[in-house]
Amino acid sequence: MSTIAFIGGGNMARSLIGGLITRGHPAGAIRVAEPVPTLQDALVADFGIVAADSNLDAITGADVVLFAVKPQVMATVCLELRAALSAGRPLLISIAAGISLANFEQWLGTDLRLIRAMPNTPALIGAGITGIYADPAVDADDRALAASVLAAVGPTVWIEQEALMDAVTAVSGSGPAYFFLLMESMIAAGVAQGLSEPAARELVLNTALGAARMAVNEPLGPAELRRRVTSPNGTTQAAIETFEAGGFRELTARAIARATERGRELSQQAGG
Ligand SMILES: NC(=O)C1=CN([C@@H]2O[C@H](COP(=O)(O)OP(=O)(O)OC[C@H]3O[C@@H](n4cnc5c(N)ncnc54)[C@H](O)[C@@H]3O)[C@@H](O)[C@H]2O)C=CC1
Ligand SMILES: O=C(O)[C@@H]1CCC=N1
Repeated sequence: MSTIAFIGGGNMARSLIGGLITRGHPAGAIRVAEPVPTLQDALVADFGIVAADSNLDAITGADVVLFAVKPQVMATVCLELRAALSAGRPLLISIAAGISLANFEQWLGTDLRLIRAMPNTPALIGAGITGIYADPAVDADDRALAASVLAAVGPTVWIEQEALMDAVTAVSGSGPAYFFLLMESMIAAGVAQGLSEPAARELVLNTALGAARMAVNEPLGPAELRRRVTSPNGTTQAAIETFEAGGFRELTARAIARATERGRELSQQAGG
């Protein structure tokens, strides 16, 4: 079984580690280097994985190095590990938003075994979705290894062009937050109509759950499901017309375009 070294033990690392352990990856073959002692200790206590004393300690002899730090600290982390990574040549997986293969080549040199992946926070409950991109030079064994690590937290989707990883980030990486925002807004609106907060919350959250479960199982797609809820001149039509008149689709497109652009900015600010 591959030894996986996590650089950074924050929210996404915890989600991925939890998924790997649930899938039966041996705890002794997962290491984490996390500078916040409480976070590192909690990962060790919860999953029985191995705490590394430093990033260098974590990667020494590892088969896979998974970068789970913020985009803004990636350059520092890579430069610190450059010599050791070029000696060991482990498979590198980055889940950082925006950070490109060109960024990594600038910090680590060329001829990398590098995969970019974009999971999302539902990974924490095994309900994530991950977009994965591999440079054409990455071989089939490395692709399969990366996909098997990420499949621990949900399905994976291969993306053919690196530039599209920013769109993946904007749609599914950030996407849970958009649905949470809609839930927040609907709960508040229900309360404004006189429902108690607990009642509004229960109604909204279970509606979201039911709608998502129907949508993933419906080959006809969400538009048809929406039509089936919408009785002519009924309540749903009244709400949908209000959403449409307010520019809901255009606003969604603008928000996702802005998130995509932000991914590109992160890459440029990181220096590549
Ligand atoms: N939060 C999300 O929904 C998603 C985040 N991502 C990406 O995952 C990465 C991590 O994000 P989160 O887990 O949300 O952030 P986080 O802040 O929870 O975790 C990052 C961890 O890195 C640690 N760290 C900081 N400097 C370090 C260093 N020099 N060496 C080792 N560890 C260091 C921090 O102490 C922190 O615990 C980011 O690059 C983000 O773009 C990707 C998909 C979804
Ligand atoms: O907001 C962010 O930058 C990260 C990437 C996707 C979700 N969270």
